[in-house]
Amino acid sequence: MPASASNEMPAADLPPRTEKLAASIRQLCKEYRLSSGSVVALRDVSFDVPEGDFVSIMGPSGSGKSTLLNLLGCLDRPTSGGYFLGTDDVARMSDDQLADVRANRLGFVFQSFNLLPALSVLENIELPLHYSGQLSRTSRQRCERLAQRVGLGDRMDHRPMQLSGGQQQRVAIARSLVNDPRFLLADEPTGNLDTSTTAEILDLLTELNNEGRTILLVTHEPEVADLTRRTVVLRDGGLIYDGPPTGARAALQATAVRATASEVHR
Ligand SMILES: Nc1ncnc2c1ncn2[C@@H]1O[C@H](COP(=O)(O)OP(=O)(O)OP(=O)(O)O)[C@@H](O)[C@H]1O
Repeated sequence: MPASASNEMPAADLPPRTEKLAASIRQLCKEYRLSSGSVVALRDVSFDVPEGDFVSIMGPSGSGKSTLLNLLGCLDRPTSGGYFLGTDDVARMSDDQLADVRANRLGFVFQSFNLLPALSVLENIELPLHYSGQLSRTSRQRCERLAQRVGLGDRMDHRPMQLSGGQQQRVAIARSLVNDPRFLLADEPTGNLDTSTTAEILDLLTELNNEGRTILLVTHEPEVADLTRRTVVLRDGGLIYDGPPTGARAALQATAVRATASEVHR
């Protein structure tokens, strides 16, 4: 989308609150326009993420979780509504400003790790710095410390193929920290891992959260959500629950019952 498109955005209804928020999402809507019609993927979603929060996003397939994460990660623009990172109105930023936000203020962790197979652990961690032309002896030392931080100090020369899934995800987490972002976005970070490796990765994310980083992750697994501080549940693009993870189960069950009932009536 051209940078000028952001100027056509309807203004958000409310200014951000003055308390320290990592992010504030206000009446966010996303509509995908297709030649055959349009799909409303998010409708009027609003919630705040205080600095240091650890939020899980849940909901059935197609409920809008990836769409929301893409918007929060500045990978896409909302159709309407507001998204503030701190007090900055992201929805009104130019494409260059968004790229800067993605590179320096946000960290991304993906289900499929997204490592380059030909590069070593250390080179994978350094990759964002390589792209932004910031490689230096100091940055290499920082990346070595990050490899050690995620328990891979003795594997820095290994290729991803030589690592377990959990170790690959550790590399990806180290890479996400390379510019020291305060806000991490994770899309099903344990979706490809077994139970014990899932626990290790969640321990690592919890440590990062305890250091003060804000974390927002998408998950289908209630056991993963239980380790976060708060769960947001989406259904049909709308927010239907925002509260402790334990309460999210009832909201999800109601969603499942509703889906089953609509199957029966079909
Ligand atoms: N690029 C797109 N173009 C058109 N429709 C889209 C696009 N991306 C997503 N959608 C639609 O938007 C809705 C929400 O999709 P989204 O991928 O955000 O859901 P989700 O909750 O992440 O699903 P899942 O758990 O299966 O990954 C769905 O109806 C989907 O088909």
